[in-house]
Amino acid sequence: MMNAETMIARSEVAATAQAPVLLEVSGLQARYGKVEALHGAALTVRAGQIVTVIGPNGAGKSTLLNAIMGALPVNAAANGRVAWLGHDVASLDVEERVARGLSLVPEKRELFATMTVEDNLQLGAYKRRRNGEANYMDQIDTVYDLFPRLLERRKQAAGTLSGGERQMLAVGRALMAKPQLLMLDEPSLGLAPLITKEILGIIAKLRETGVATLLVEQNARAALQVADYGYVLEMGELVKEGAADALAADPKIVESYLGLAKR
Ligand SMILES: Nc1ncnc2c1ncn2[C@@H]1O[C@H](COP(=O)(O)OP(=O)(O)OP(=O)(O)O)[C@@H](O)[C@H]1O
Repeated sequence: MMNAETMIARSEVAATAQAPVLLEVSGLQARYGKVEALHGAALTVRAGQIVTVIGPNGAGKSTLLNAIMGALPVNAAANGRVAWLGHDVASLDVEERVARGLSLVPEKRELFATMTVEDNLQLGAYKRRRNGEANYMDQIDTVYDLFPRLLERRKQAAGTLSGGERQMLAVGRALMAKPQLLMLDEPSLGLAPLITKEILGIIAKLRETGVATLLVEQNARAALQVADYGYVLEMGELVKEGAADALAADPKIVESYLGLAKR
């Protein structure tokens, strides 16, 4: 029987299924020399959703995020399309996509180790500052509310943070650009299960503030727990999609991705 909490969660999913489309990707292809890393990937993220892409090592998950962000060229000749808020953004570079509301936290967190937490956060707002936005630091209170640990450590050098704190800082820095869609590449990588849970819990909180997330994860169990909708990527192809709770109950997904030790 459904309890009240489940019913609320389900009705929220139903509501987000009607929400406006933020990102629509279709026909994406990417290759590295002879390796075809993506063939024809297609996915949709709606406002207020957490969408996850799960899949094994080398499936093409990072490639997918990099292609969406503009760090890899999209093969337009093969009908590859990345539409953001209804507009094709294939001709825009990474910075222009950031300015339009897309933000990526790459797998390698790429912080400035000798700079303080706060200076790293400020760098996340660099583009807004350069564009002359007077209130370019307006997200810092939101970041500190979401990650009180970063507030406590704001004068500490980023290189001295723990792994979990570094991931928090990487996410916080991306939020300084005020994205509408946050893309996260393996936020659980190298982190203890409890810290992973904490970080994914914060992503769920972020949804309440209206920021959507596209979450790439090998930790399928944790990802499907927090997501509304999911896709399974295998060998460069999206082979399955569905509501996250339906995927988590799918025997094939359970066998391939959820069957063994709880992570
Ligand atoms: N710069 C590169 N040069 C050559 N091949 C690459 C490059 N980057 C990725 N690949 C190959 O493309 C395929 C997809 O890689 P990708 O990193 O996107 O997978 P992934 O699903 O993110 O894997 P992981 O979970 O291990 O990070 C792999 O076979 C990988 O070896």
